[in-house]
Amino acid sequence: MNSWPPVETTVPDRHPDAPAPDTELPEHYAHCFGCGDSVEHGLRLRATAGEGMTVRSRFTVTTEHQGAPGLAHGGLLACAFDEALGSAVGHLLRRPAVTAKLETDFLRPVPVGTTLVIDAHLDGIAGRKVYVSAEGTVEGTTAVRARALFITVDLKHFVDHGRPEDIRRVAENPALLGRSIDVNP
Ligand SMILES: CCCCCCCCCCCC(=O)SCCNC(=O)CCNC(=O)[C@H](O)C(C)(C)COP(=O)(O)OP(=O)(O)OC[C@H]1O[C@@H](n2cnc3c(N)ncnc32)[C@H](O)[C@@H]1OP(=O)(O)O
Repeated sequence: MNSWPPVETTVPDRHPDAPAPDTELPEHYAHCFGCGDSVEHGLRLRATAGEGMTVRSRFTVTTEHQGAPGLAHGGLLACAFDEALGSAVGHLLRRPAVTAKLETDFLRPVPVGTTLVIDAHLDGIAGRKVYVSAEGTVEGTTAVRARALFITVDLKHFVDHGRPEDIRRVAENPALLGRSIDVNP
């Protein structure tokens, strides 16, 4: 396995306004496929802030998430990790960031009806680059591991690239965003 993080990094402190350990974290956007309650067959990840630079997420696999009969689709598992890793970056650093690279190792199948517990850890930062990794267990057995590079961005990134009607809807109803993030931390 290649060394991780792949470049020299520093380990940041938790943002002073990061949620305290054991705090249940709100959905970050009502229409997010990973965590939003408004998405009927979304993943509906639930997350809790952990100690240090960690966040624990839980994803319960339903019949809508199948790839093979009775088993979670690998792409949706990767999506769950994207969300869980992004939640760690967003809540612990309180800065907007997007996924630039995500790699997943699928070690065991994840059956419908089980809950994948995803423990994400912020490993280090180098400039705008944020390196995070996570392990997912089902009933105590490791099923999936993932590593990702997130890049911090200005809020302008979302305004410039998002569909205007969706941006407008959020501007009219900020409650669609679960929790604000610092624009100039
Ligand atoms: C409370 C709230 C909770 C919030 C909770 C939120 C949870 C959200 C979870 C879901 C998150 C998502 O899915 S986000 C959606 C999926 N991702 C995206 O749409 C991103 C699409 N890509 C882009 O927009 C762009 O490529 C960027 C922003 C990532 C980078 O573009 P840029 O800003 O021009 O920066 P750029 O110079 O290219 O890259 C910066 C540095 O990163 C490196 N870099 C960039 N991409 C890569 C890469 N794939 N692999 C290696 N390295 C890379 C570059 O070499 C450079 O290194 P150096 O020269 O500095 O050394």
